[in-house]
Amino acid sequence: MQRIILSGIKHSGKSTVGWAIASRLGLFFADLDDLILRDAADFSSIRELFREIGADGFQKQEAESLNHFFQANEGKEFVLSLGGGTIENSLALEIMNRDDVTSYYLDADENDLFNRIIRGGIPPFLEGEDPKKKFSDLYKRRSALYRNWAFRIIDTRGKTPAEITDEIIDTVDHT
Ligand SMILES: Nc1ncnc2c1ncn2[C@@H]1O[C@H](COP(=O)(O)OP(=O)(O)OP(=O)(O)O)[C@@H](O)[C@H]1O
Ligand SMILES: O=C(O)C1=C[C@@H](O)[C@@H](O)[C@H](O)C1
Ligand SMILES: [Mg+2]
Repeated sequence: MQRIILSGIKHSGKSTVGWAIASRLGLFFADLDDLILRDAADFSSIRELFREIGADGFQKQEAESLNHFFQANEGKEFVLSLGGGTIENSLALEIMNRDDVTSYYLDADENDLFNRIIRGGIPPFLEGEDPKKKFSDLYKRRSALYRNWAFRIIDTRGKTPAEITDEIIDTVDHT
């Protein structure tokens, strides 16, 4: 059974690559941030929700939405992209601790990620005096956690989303 979970720091390509893998393999694609927004329907964006309910509230909602997703899709195949911060959510990790999923970490370059992120403005989790330093600390902390958690690590440096998609599809067991 194909149940692929893509993880990685913000803007590592989880949604782009996740959607492409799902289309190629004929699986349905879900994005945890979208599932959260669907469950917290009063909010129009993840940024707004995060600002309103804070980091702790967001993690609770994230775990709840992830739990709903697994309950609603029992026995089904899928590609699921996580949020950038899911790796620091112990409740969410507990929910995904099952042997019918294969987790991937999209490992990307720190500067590339920071530049992609700030193109859309400074997100709430980097707000403060020195967003670059904040991101650098977050990158170090989270990349270690992702490396330790994911079943497979995909080095995305210098690769296009199409190349990354091919590489992941090559690792999938087609039996
Ligand atoms: N391998 C890549 N090379 C260059 N640009 C990329 C690559 N992967 C993604 N991008 C670009 O980075 C941006 C973020 O991509 P995407 O939304 O897929 O990332 P994400 O990990 O889902 O982000 P988020 O954590 O915010 O949901 C997009 O503009 C996308 O086109
Ligand atoms: O990196 C983060 O901490 C986050 C990333 C987004 O995907 C959202 O899940 C939320 O804004 C938190
Ligand atoms: Mg995404």
